[in-house]
Amino acid sequence: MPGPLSLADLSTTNDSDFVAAVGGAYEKSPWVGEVTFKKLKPSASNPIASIAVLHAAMAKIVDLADVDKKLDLINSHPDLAGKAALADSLTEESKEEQSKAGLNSLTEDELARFTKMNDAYKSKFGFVFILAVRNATKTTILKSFEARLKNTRMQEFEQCIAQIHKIAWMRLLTILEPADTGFLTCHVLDTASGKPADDMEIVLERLSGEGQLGVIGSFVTNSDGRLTSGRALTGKDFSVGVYKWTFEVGDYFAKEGAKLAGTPFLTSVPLIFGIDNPEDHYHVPLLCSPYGYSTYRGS
Ligand SMILES: NC(=O)N[C@H]1NC(=O)NC1=O
Repeated sequence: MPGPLSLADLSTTNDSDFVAAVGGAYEKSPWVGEVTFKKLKPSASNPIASIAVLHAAMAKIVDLADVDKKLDLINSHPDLAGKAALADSLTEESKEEQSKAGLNSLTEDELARFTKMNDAYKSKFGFVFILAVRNATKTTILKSFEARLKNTRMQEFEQCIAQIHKIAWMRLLTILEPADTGFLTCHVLDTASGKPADDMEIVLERLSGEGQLGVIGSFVTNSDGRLTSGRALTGKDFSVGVYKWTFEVGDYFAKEGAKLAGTPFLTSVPLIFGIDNPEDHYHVPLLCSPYGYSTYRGS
């Protein structure tokens, strides 16, 4: 399989090569790619700046389409674990997504549940149930089926289009090299003493995604509670996937002379988080005391 295409190369292709490269982001609907090319008019002097820009342009074409066209787009998708999947006639993209969610290895009982759900959904709403399943599991899919069957037709129509945009985003991420703008930073605040946590050890691991798995960096916070290197990951190393920080808070609070139990309550704090947009800045901090902690997605 060829490697990911650069945005620079995509920007200098002609219309048919452009659609061949990225048109599949929207299932069996090359019109989305065709209109996007006409709108963006990419070229060497007018390059597509990021996957996010391309995705937003494609999503806008879909959002502005009329209801029938949107309905066709929804129904262009195969059922999850449906007839096309069983007959092995899925598009490559859909096959990969459905198999990542384990839908290609269902037991007879599980298959019967999926068939029942697909039928119930279609008879209530009159279109295919859509869920971006690349990072889902059988359990989360079935739970989502159950919950969404309670919605109105309008809510489901909108939900399906939203899911289709998510599917397209993840497909574009597998096809294209992201722009070099994303990076990961961290900051540790000691909320017991109201100051940055100086000299705390932190380890970063990649748990899934492209590139080396396991430990990818060890850091020590500076007097501002930040990493001396500033960025923990940047450029190509900052890729889609699941990551884990481990904060050695026990050692830090012991060093600080904090009042600790004989067996300290917090020793290490693991923080597992996902990177969905490798072109963005993810700031993933820790606020901690010897007895509690929290985090948030910053930027
Ligand atoms: N029905 C449905 O949601 N199908 C899709 N979902 C996904 O992630 N890939 C598909 O083909």
